[in-house]
Amino acid sequence: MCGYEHFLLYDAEHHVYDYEHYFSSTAWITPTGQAMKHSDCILIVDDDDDILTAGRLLLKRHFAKVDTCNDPANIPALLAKQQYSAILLDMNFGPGESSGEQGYGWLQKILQIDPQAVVVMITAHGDMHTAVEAMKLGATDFIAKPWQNEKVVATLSSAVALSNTRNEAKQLRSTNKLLAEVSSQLTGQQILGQSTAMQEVMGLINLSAPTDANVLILGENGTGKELVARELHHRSQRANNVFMSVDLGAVTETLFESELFGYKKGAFTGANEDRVGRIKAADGGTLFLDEIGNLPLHLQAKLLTALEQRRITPVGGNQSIPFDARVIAATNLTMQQLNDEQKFRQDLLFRLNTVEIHLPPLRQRVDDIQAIAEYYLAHYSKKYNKPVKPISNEALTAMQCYDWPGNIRALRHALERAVILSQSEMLLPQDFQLANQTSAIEASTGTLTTNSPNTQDELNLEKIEQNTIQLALKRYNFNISHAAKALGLTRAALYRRMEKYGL
Ligand SMILES: Nc1ncnc2c1ncn2[C@@H]1O[C@H](COP(=O)(O)OP(=O)(O)OP(=O)(O)O)[C@@H](O)[C@H]1O
Repeated sequence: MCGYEHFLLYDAEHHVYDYEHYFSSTAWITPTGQAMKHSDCILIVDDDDDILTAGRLLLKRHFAKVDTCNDPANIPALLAKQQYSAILLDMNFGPGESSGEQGYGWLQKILQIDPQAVVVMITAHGDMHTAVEAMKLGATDFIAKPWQNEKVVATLSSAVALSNTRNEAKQLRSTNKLLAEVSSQLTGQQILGQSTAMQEVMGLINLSAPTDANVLILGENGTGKELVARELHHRSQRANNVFMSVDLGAVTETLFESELFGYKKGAFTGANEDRVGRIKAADGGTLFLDEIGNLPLHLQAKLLTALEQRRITPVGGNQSIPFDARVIAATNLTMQQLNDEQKFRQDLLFRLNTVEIHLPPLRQRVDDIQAIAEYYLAHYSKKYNKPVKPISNEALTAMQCYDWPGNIRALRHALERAVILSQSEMLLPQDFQLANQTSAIEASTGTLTTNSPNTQDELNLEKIEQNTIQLALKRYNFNISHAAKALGLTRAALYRRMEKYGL
């Protein structure tokens, strides 16, 4: 017998002695001989004080805190003060009561106050009918009187485990909701543009957002494909769930399956635990498949199977699991390129393009340039704590004449740069460096060779880097993934440099 049990004996008054007969004397001892103690609180509600005393003495050896209550009318006040992992509730209160009605009533009251509460009923021996009724009303389990110690502790341990799981699930749900809120705040960014082309785009967004239809968004880099995808999610019934973006241009072939489908512990070296894939992580929300046009044909087949069956099998697993996500895909390939079956599976295309949204390049919606420029001018002036300077007519004309190969992303960067660098009263063409960019691109397609710099300027390392990036962007028709690959950079690293050079 351990010292703790000695203490219990000294602590016990005559009630306990009585109940040594009532309860079986077997204690709940772990294999090491240590009494197992949970960090959880238990509430016992019974009008028999002897039961309360004995129950408290038994359970406090296993759980961090045990409260007792001999009047169920006090339950609401106790629940307001303390969150209980499990509540042990008698069925009858007061002499002569045996119908169990009071127990049902208090069970319902508890679940009304806390729908997550885990309640274990104390029933009379052999009264299965009452137990079944209580379980129908939401009780988790029951213990028949007279009980055995090990049975009480085992039942309450399971009840506590259930309570912890429910709490974890509740916490995950609220974290998920919070993340969805944060991400929608981040992307609460307005889609600017009143041109006819953008009005058509907004019309399609309005019609398709509330449906669960698959949407394929086409457009050059920087035209706002991701912005539109987030807007579709934000306006859908899935808005409170996750928006899961997968950059298929950045997922290497070897990582494709484990990233998208997840894996089981031991599936490969380094798989130390089960890991959920991005498709399953999008459950309940929206799965945004960015740069879908960059996916090699054989991986397109795997993706198609998953989308058709709405099930995935994690790497190393032998059971498929279902997922429920709305699929939005985006690509900078043209429809003509997508229709080439050597490059893109036509059955995958049909699966993805229930609704197609074509985002026009900025050079085809010159009317939008002023509004977008003014929006980002105000945005960056505020961010960098600078006065909002007017854009000169010359600068506006220069922007409207420029062909913006990097589209709105480039316009946005140009504005940021101009806000930071401008030293005059108003923003002038030179603040945007558009002429330089044009000539640099012209040079890159014509005489420029980075191996043989022939001016002071081209000897500058940063200038060489900028020219090389422009050359790669031009060569790959502003396909960021391909240009990044050719330059030996990640997409993110290329974007950082484009931002740095205002490209
Ligand atoms: N209509 C618009 N109004 C305001 N800002 C926009 C608009 N379209 C795009 N942007 C801004 O331009 C930048 C690029 O947008 P986004 O990432 O959505 O483009 P994308 O087409 O997905 O680019 P990529 O193909 O390179 O991934 C973002 O900063 C976005 O906020």
